[in-house]
Amino acid sequence: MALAPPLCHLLAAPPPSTSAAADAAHDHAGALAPHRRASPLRRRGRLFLACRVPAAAPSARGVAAEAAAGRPTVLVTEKLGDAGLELLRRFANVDCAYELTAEELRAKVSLVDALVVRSATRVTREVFEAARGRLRVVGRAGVGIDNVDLQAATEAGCLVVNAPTANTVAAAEHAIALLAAMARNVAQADASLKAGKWQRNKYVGVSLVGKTLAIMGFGKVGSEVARRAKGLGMDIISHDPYAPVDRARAIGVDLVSFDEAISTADFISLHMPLTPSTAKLFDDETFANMKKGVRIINVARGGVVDEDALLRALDNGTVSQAALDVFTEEPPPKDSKLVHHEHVTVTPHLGASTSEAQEGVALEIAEAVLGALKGELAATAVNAPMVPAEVLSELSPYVVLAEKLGRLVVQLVAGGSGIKGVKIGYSSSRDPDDLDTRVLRAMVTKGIIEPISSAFVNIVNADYVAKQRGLRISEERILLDGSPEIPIDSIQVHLANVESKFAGALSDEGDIRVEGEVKDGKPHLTLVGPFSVDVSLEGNLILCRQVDQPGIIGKVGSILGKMNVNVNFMSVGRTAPGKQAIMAIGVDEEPEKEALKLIGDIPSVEEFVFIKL
Ligand SMILES: NC(=O)C1=CN([C@@H]2O[C@H](COP(=O)(O)OP(=O)(O)OC[C@H]3O[C@@H](n4cnc5c(N)ncnc54)[C@H](O)[C@@H]3O)[C@@H](O)[C@H]2O)C=CC1
Ligand SMILES: O=C(O)C(=O)COP(=O)(O)O
Repeated sequence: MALAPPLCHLLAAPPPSTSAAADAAHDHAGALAPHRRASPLRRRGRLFLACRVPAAAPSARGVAAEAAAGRPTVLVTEKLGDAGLELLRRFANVDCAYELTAEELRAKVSLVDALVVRSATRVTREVFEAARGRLRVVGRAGVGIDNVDLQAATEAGCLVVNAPTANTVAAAEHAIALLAAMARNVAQADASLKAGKWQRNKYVGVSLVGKTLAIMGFGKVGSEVARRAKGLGMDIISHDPYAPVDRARAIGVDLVSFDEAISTADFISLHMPLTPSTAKLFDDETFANMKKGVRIINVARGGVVDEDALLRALDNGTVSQAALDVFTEEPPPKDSKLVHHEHVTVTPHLGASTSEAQEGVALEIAEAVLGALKGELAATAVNAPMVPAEVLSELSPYVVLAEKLGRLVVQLVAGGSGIKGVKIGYSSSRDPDDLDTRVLRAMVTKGIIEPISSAFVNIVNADYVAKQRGLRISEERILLDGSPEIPIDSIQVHLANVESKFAGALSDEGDIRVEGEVKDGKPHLTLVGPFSVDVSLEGNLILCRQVDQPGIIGKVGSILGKMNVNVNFMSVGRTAPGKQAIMAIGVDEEPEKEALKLIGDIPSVEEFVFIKL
């Protein structure tokens, strides 16, 4: 899927790390690619979020073009299916470095554009800091992203994508395998027989048919477990505060309260994510409220269970058996009492480990990472809005306009007057519900912040960076009577309560105000303060306010001509003949100071400003 050219402007990557330390480290990087100061993907300042990539080949086509000139580098820190690795290798330099220490990971991460992990790699704030702005994407080849510091990723403007669907069935099948193995003591009986014993009476199990299974977390895995357990003749209830009742009912599952689920179930299977609100959700109090002799399966995350409390519940008989695939600390300590408990069946986080799931997950993440590096929106983005491809493609010229208006308006602010409130207006004939402006808001933010700071802004971190800088950004829709086919007629950007270095840009309310439109696919400036103009927003711009009279255009034009500055566009807007007028002049080159001074010296010119777009 080739990226529409204007979208290349959407989400600029930060400037490449060119520090001597980074270069030196790179020289010693072994498997890593020879250092390029900026891979083409980064040099062009591409956006890195786009839509779902439908298939491997299309997703990578655009990357292929990039690859001809230079390739991004991807670090893979855990075993990934071959198909995914092959796909990555077609378009990127791939460094597979498993079992890195935290220190080794920090050392490598500043040398790569993307990082692919599974559940064992802890992608902490320190990792993002060590990346020094180069890392653009973290791909989690699986579902749970509790090992990635999402807040730190967002602050760093680093996209996090996961592969949320390809291992669902594997995890559900593993939960069923553990359920049945636990109920029939398969693991214990196997170990006993291999130790030379024949203990038929000791390993009498319990039947599943007719028993109540409570599924805690009715998401992708939980619902697949429910389907399978129904086939085993179990009665299924589920607790999930966010699951749609209809979806549960459709497969014959009742959604019940937490207390009802834990107090009535014979078996409890955990399928919720580890979040601050689910951490140690299963503690002493929860176990005390369970039906005596309950059996528990955990294929979700060890951290949702207070493992000491579980041990106590096993010892006092509240919980008669547990089957655990996941642990708070992985691997668990060798002398873990839980792991060695005779009523506990354990596996080393194997839920997603089938060859089918691993191939699927690897392909899913390789496509998402390559697509993101190439500048597409990721349908599986975890820390960024998901904007469908068709919406993005339609909005792409407005994306450029939004950033240019941001860049323009901030350069009209007088030095020293802090910007606080930004109002963005969208004039459109479209129903506001059919107009997704998140990308445009991010681009106005980028345009305003980047020229005045060292921050780089993209769709991942725009709202965060704005908030950090105390910038209040509000949006307003102006509904027009027109054809909804054109998404936006014009975009206005207002800065309130600031002084302007160009008084002509002040609206009647005293705000700095600019407005632009897309014409023939190109961004145009159409309003400055109260003055209508029409100048293409490309290259550089000179805004000049003067008393409307003949000859000024010629004078300014000849000064620029003498200084070899090519004028690509010129437009004059005035309030009334003979009154104030604004001249907007698009210039290819930045005029020398002398030329600007000569323009300022023209007697009827009252003020002027030079703007880099
Ligand atoms: N052991 C393994 O190898 C694997 C583990 N997993 C883990 O399984 C879990 C579920 O994965 P998916 O089903 O794909 O995720 P999902 O996002 O589709 O489902 C999670 C469900 O949990 C629900 N939930 C959130 N908070 C809850 C709470 N306090 N109480 C009850 N429900 C709550 C959500 O509403 C959602 O429906 C995750 O923790 C994931 O990391 C997934 C795949 C493999
Ligand atoms: O996808 C998940 O959430 C898993 O827990 C699977 O983890 P893994 O990729 O096997 O380390």
